[in-house]
Formats: sequence, C-alpha cells, structure tokens
Amino acid sequence: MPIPVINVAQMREWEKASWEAGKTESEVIMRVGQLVARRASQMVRPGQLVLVLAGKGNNGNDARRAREHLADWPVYLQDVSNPQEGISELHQILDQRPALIIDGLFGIGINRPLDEHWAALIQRINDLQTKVLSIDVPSGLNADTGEPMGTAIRASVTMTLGAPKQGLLLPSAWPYVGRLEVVPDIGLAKCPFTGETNWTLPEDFNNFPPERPATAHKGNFGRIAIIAGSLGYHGAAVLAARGAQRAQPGLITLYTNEEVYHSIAPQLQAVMVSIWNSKLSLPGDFNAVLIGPGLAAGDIPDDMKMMTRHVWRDAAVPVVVDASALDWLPLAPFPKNAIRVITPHPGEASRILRCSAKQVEANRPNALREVSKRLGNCWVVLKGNQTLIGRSSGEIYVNPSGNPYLAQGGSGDALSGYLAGLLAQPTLQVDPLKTLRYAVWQHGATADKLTATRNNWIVEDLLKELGSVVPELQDLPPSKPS
Ligand SMILES: NC(=O)C1=CN([C@@H]2O[C@H](COP(=O)(O)OP(=O)(O)OC[C@H]3O[C@@H](n4cnc5c(N)ncnc54)[C@H](O)[C@@H]3O)[C@@H](O)[C@H]2O)[C@H](O)CC1
Ligand SMILES: [K+]
Repeated sequence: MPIPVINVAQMREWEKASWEAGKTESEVIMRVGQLVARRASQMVRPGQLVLVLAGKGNNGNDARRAREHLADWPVYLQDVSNPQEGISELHQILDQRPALIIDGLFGIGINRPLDEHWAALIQRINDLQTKVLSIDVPSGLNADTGEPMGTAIRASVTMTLGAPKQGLLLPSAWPYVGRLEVVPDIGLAKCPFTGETNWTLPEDFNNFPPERPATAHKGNFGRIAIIAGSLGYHGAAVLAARGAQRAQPGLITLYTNEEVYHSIAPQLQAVMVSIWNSKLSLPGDFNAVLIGPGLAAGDIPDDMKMMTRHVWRDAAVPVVVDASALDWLPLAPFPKNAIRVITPHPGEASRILRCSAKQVEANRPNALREVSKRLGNCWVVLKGNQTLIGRSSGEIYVNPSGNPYLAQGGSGDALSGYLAGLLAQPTLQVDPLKTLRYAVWQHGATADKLTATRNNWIVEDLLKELGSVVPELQDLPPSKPS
C-alpha cells in the first residue's frame, strides 16, 4: 500500500475517522510511545543520558509514553507547557549535555508563531548540537508550509506518524527535519487518502527482485551496453560498470573512448570492454543501454552524441541516460511503451529546463514533471535528499533511504550503472517504476548500512555492498549510537 504524502487537515480527518471507527487516542499514543522509545534506544548507548521534552498537547503525550519504555536509560522527563516555568532546572539538565533529546514540544498542533521565550529555549537546544529525535514534526515547524513558526528544533531524525506531512518534504524544512522516517502503522484506521506523491517503505520490496529459477542461465538476465568514460573521467566508467555488475545482469559490455581504454580495461574482469567507434550499431542484441557516466571531456565525438539521440528516439529496449549525455537528448518522442530513464541531479535538471537549480529545488515534483514532459514522458530519477521518481503524470515516489555521505563523486555513476543493470533484465522490465524505486532505495540503504558501521566509507566500498540490504530485515533503519 503506497503511503500518501498528506497535509495537516487530512491528518486530522484521518484521526477523526479512526476514532469514529472505534480506535482510541490512548491506544494510538501508547503505540507511538513504544515506537519512539524503540527508535530512541537505537540512537544512544546504554547508560547515556536522555532528555524527554513534553509539551502540553498530544505530541507531549507521545513523549511521556515513550519515557515509560526507556527504563534502561537515565531519563529526565521535562514537561514544558510554558518555557518560563522550571526553566532553570531545564538549563541544568541541558548543561549536562544529554546524548539524546526526544522532542515532544509541538507537533501538528502548532497554530501561531512561537514567542521569544520558546525561541530562546529552542535556540539553546539547537546550540547544544546533540542528537534530537523529533516526534512527528520538529517542534516549531509548520508541517504544511515547511517553514519555521519563528524558530524550530533542528532534529537529527524526525519520526513522523502515519504518513509524511507535505511540509516535511520541502527543501526549506530539511535543515530542521534531518533524516525523515515514517512510521505508517500507529494503530489508526486505514488511511482514507490517496495522493500523487507517495512515500516508499522497505516492505514495498519484499521478495524483490524475485528469486531466480534453478534452471536459469545468463541468457535469461539480459545484456547491457554501457557507453562511458573519456579522458579525465575514466573512473566513472569503471564505477558504472561495477554498479551494473551488482545488479547481476547476464552480460555487461562497456564501450569507451580510445584514450581511456587502457586505463579502464585492466580494472574490470567480468565486464567486456571495447573501444567505442561510430560504426557501432545500438541497441543490437542488447536488452538495455546506459549512456553518460564520464563523458565530460571536451572532445566527445559528435557521432557519439548523434548515436545517443538515435538510440533514445528509436530503440525498443530500455535506455538510461545520465550526466553529460543528458545535454545531448532530443526533445522528440520515443516509441510508445519503450522505457526511457534519466537520472539528473538538480543542476542537470535545471539545464534541461533552462532555469536555475534553486528553481528546481523550490518545487521538486513540478520540476520532475516538467523534465519528463520535455523528454517525451520519460521516467525521471531526480536525485538529492529524498530522491523523487516518477514522470510527467501519475504517481511520484519519494525515496527515504540514503544520507549526506552519498554526496561523493562517483555515487551517481554507481547508481546509474546499478539501475540500468536491473532494467536490462527482462523480468525487471515489466514494472519499471518498481525497479527504479528499488534501485534508488537499495543504493541509499546500502549507504545507510555503511554509515552505521564506519565514518570513512568511499564509493568503492558502496560498490562492494550495493544490493546487499535485505528489505525484509529493514524494520528500523541502521544507525550508529552516539
Ligand atoms: N494525528 C494523529 O493521528 C495523532 C497525533 N498524535 C500526536 O499529537 C500531535 C498533535 O497533538 P495536538 O495536541 O493537537 O497538538 P500539539 O501537541 O502539537 O500541541 C498543541 C498545543 O500547543 C499550543 N500551541 C500551538 N501553537 C503554540 C505556540 N506558538 N505557542 C504556544 N503554544 C502553542 C496549542 O494551543 C495546543 O495546546 C501530533 O503531532 C502527534 O505527535 C497522537 O499520537 C495521536 C494520533
Ligand atoms: K515534536
């Protein structure tokens, strides 16, 4: 079941429908308390100090219930209905620098700007730079507009309840939200809403990709051609090829520019490496084509650009285009039902739209739709925090996995290789949206797994692990205690 992105009024309606259906507020709050405590216990080591801040509304009640499940930690529970009362006691606790603050001051019930006393308290908490787990919404943030109501908590993790609130997905909210996690099952009735924008859950990929039959051979899993690598950028071709390997297609052939052939070929074993030439006729026998990683040199042959346009316009098989090759695409239709995918970051999307990256970020779903429209209704993976996947109409999915350590040169090459390697496989071409969502989720989840265990991982490490995260075991995202 997709989890729709909703607004505060819809959340209130959902709540009301739940009480009418016989669910009770106290049961829901109890469950939320348990879930918050479980997540909190993953963020601190035994014995570390936890501060629970509970406001006067139900967000505070969630926090109070969480406290009951943190018996193994020293916990201060501070009721803060009025930031001027008991403030010296609170400052004393903050002076001890708790390892984790559970933020239950305000949720979706904030209805006016915070006064200077609230602002001072929130500033003090933010200045502490300690881990903060915000319940539902970082306190102070307007969950519809994504703007602080004067000021707001800067959370490390925001655990939003039931469904993501639209404001939490806006770039203006990201500095406050930190890592956004959605707990879909808090004991409410079935969500009465569907939406165009939906959140992805690991469980969406249970048993995906499907098990391979015992009788399978490499002819069953497709052949992929990768056109990548030029002088100064040979590594991108290697990374894309390795990304494709992690998807385990039947055969991978990399066509690269002559100047870099000898830098690339010795680094790859199972991948066949050839020198690209203008007589190469694609797609030929290939089941998918990826064009773009490391094609940034100034002297890319015009024939290669023409071939890109031709493959995009005519090939019946999936074509994935990334990086520099995005600039070569024709604004022309491609065969009906053919799979076309581009994987731009906001800067690349802005070049296609002839606007600024800031304008793309201001309305990411809209930018995705516009880019797709320009390029014949292709699938678009708009990268960045909360990567979006969709096309000019229909559902857009928000990816929940990944972290800022993915912001390393080469991680995009690994992703485009990996997703093209999946799309080369006939069984994974049937539902391209699911395959793309899976690729993006797995790429981010692998990064999360690495970040949970070490500080200094690099893209080569990502490529060793890519594909190893099992969705069924992703009950809670991996995270490193402080
Ligand atoms: N939506 C659900 O299904 C559930 C939500 N839960 C949690 O409850 C909060 C929403 O609770 P609510 O009591 O409505 O609001 P808040 O806790 O956010 O607090 C509102 C409280 O604060 C006052 N207030 C508003 N703005 C200000 C301000 N600027 N300055 C001072 N005081 C302010 C307002 O008057 C109220 O008294 C939701 O986010 C979830 O965390 C439950 O888990 C049940 C299910
Ligand atoms: K909160």
